[in-house]
Amino acid sequence: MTVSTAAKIAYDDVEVGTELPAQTFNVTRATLVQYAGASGDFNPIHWNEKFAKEVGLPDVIAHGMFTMAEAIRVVTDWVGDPGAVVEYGVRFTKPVVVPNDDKGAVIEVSGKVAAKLDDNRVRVDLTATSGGQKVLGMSRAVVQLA
Ligand SMILES: CC(=O)OP(=O)(O)O
Repeated sequence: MTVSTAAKIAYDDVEVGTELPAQTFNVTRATLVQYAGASGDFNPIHWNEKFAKEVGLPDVIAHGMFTMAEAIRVVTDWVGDPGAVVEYGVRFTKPVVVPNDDKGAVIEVSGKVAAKLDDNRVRVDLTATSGGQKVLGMSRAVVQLA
């Protein structure tokens, strides 16, 4: 299901290879505590440094679902329609390590149109990196355009 409202990007104005405006966002430890409360995912790898290190992680890591949700904003901001994403899948390739400072983890997200589909839809492939590592792989969304 999609709840499409007001896409500002027209299918006819987009080509395979069209690049979306890239975005950078920060994830802090405070954000992770808020996300844990909202989602109910209280896995201590997301907020307890000692626990995270005991299970072999370099430090506290961001919730995968949160990273995924933040990354897709590159698409919805581009289209101008929060309901434009019809399908979305990712592979979690590396953890997003969140240091205990004001900046937290910095995640850079870019995207480009990879295919034009039927019904004014396109496939967008996304790349998300943090600390020089690709954190989301195979990240692709089917997007409804005007
Ligand atoms: C990969 C994944 O779903 O991670 P999380 O449960 O932390 O959101």
